[in-house]
Amino acid sequence: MEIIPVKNYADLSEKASASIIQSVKEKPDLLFCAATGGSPTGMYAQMHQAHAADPSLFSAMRTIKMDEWGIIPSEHPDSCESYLKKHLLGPLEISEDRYVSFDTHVKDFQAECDRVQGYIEQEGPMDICILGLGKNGHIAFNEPGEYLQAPFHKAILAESTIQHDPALSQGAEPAFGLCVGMEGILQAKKIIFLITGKGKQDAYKTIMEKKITTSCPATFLWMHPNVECYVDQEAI
Ligand SMILES: O=C(O)[C@H](O)[C@@H](O)[C@H](O)[C@H](O)COP(=O)(O)O
Repeated sequence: MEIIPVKNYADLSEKASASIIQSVKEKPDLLFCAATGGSPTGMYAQMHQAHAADPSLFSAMRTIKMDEWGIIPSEHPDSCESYLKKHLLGPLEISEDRYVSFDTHVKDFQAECDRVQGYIEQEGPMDICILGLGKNGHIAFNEPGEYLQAPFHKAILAESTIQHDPALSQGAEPAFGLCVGMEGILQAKKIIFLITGKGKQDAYKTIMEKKITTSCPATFLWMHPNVECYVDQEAI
């Protein structure tokens, strides 16, 4: 993993977006796994600007949703689906046939997970995987625990993840999400890992100890040969 210190959020967004644009120029139909949340929003805005200047840039790029909350419907304004429509799919004009989504309001979760895992196995590996850092060290919804899951799976969310968005604390069963597993992440050809936002200092410190542990899933990124880790110096 290459640690790339950047001045602030604007700098992080610009540099990360430049790296993606370079890759999409080399491989226009690349498979892009998209995170949501505060970390990538500025980067997606930069990609939008590049698209405005050259509308052909992302015209073949394929996108897969990285994860989705289980408690709220995908039409909810706080869903990952709504976020991606607003910040990525709409602005970059990613057509439906180039977008892989999934639903968390299904009876058979395993079948939905198997479908997405099957897509990744057939069409993957992902060319670019975008990751943000959870305050507890999670990546996507791969939460700290005794073990991590390899395939696309249903994940029980940690308390700190639920608090990230109060809408999620509603509902009777433990809050869950569906998300790409560690195999999909670690097989990606390039990972853009964004460390920015409040409350990330402790997780960042743990990462920098370079000890690989399931109690901080982000430490597994040390095992990947091509991670660009942009670290906002204002945030840590
Ligand atoms: O939202 C997602 O798609 C990810 O599942 C999640 O892992 C996120 O990247 C981190 O929780 C950081 O969130 P922020 O970027 O909002 O700080």
